[in-house]
Amino acid sequence: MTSLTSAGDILGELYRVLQARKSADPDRSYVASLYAKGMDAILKKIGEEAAETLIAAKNGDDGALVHELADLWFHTLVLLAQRDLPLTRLTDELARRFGTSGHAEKAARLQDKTR
Ligand SMILES: N=c1c2ncn([C@@H]3O[C@H](COP(=O)(O)OP(=O)(O)OP(=O)(O)O)[C@@H](O)[C@H]3O)c2ncn1[C@@H]1O[C@H](COP(=O)(O)O)[C@@H](O)[C@H]1O
Repeated sequence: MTSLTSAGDILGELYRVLQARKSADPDRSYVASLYAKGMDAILKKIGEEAAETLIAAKNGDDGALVHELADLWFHTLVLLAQRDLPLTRLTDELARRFGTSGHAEKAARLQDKTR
């Protein structure tokens, strides 16, 4: 069990490690091996983990669902790091959206399109 207590702590720490793995040996680091294979390999893993998440959810197995979601979040963070997008780009976007209903946001977007 990690000593990191909040969701932000573990995501931030993990992202820091993902960045550091840019200079790691692909034979010793799974993340470095993904970087070496390139973006398509990372996207393939995201697709696989998304499919496995769907299957776990449909099977009603909470443990498997958490496992697959962790794999999915992990590989999306690898993509973010591979593209040199800071984690704050993502958290800032979520913060920007915070408190705005999805219905309200979509209605505003549709209204913009008709102008
Ligand atoms: N959180 C993770 C993490 N989650 C999942 N994985 C790996 O992601 C892969 C998931 O692939 P699959 O589920 O398809 O399992 P698999 O069948 O073994 O994989 P493939 O045969 O498809 O490649 C596995 O190899 C897992 O070990 C992770 N690998 C690393 N991390 C973190 O990243 C850090 C750096 O890792 P390294 O770069 O390997 O040191 C680690 O300290 C961890 O904090």
